[in-house]
Amino acid sequence: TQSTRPQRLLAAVHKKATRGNPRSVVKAIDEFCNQNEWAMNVGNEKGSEILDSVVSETNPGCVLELGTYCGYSTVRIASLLPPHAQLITLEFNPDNAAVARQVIAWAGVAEKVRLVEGESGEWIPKMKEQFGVKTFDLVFLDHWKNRYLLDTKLMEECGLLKKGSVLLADNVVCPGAPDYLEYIRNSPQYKSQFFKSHLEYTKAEDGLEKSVFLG
Ligand SMILES: Cc1ncnc2c1ncn2[C@@H]1O[C@H](/C=C/CNC(=O)c2cc(-c3ccc(F)cc3)cc(O)c2O)C[C@H]1O
Ligand SMILES: [Mg+2]
Repeated sequence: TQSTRPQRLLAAVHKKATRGNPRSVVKAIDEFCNQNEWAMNVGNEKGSEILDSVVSETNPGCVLELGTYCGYSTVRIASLLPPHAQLITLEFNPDNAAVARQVIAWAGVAEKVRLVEGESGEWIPKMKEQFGVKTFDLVFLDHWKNRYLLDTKLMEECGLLKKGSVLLADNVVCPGAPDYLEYIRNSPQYKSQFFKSHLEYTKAEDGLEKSVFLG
């Protein structure tokens, strides 16, 4: 039977990356996407210039990622976390989750990552009771773009954000998340900053929006 793109991406990781070396996993996926097949990973330009630097400067103890996909940004983030820090990542497509688990394991970051197979709307309200989360220091939004705003409001309602919590949203230009941007840039509860970049593996314009919750 035909393989899927995530399965072919995983095969490239097994073939090209060194087990236990997260940087080599990131490199193998970027090479696969540059040379073989485009895939919707945050990519190396946005990843190294924006995601990695926001993670490093935030030095988060507790991170939430919405939209694991194949685990590319999961591995980037996990490889930068301080010891004992935890990353919870939500993915509702079981085939994506299965690939992501193997990418995360191959990178050797599985002990820092809890991949939850399920829908953000269902699991955000369960974060405290199920995983003992108090608040998130950093949230990386990279799932369906029409869910960014809904899930941000849900995290506010569930008391999962505290003064200083950082929201980092991918693709606010392409494909775009207009309702999210309108809300977050006009809300007195957030201080937002746009980081201009390019759509992964292309020359098209894109960027990330970093928003600090003011409490
Ligand atoms: C609500 C919810 N809960 C849990 N997992 C969820 C979820 N919504 C999506 N997911 C999961 O996240 C992943 C979805 C990510 C959505 N990302 C995208 O649609 C996306 C699309 C593009 C793009 C840009 C230009 C083009 F011409 C074509 C595509 C680029 C990107 O970086 C993207 O993240 C996979 C899905 O199963
Ligand atoms: Mg994205």
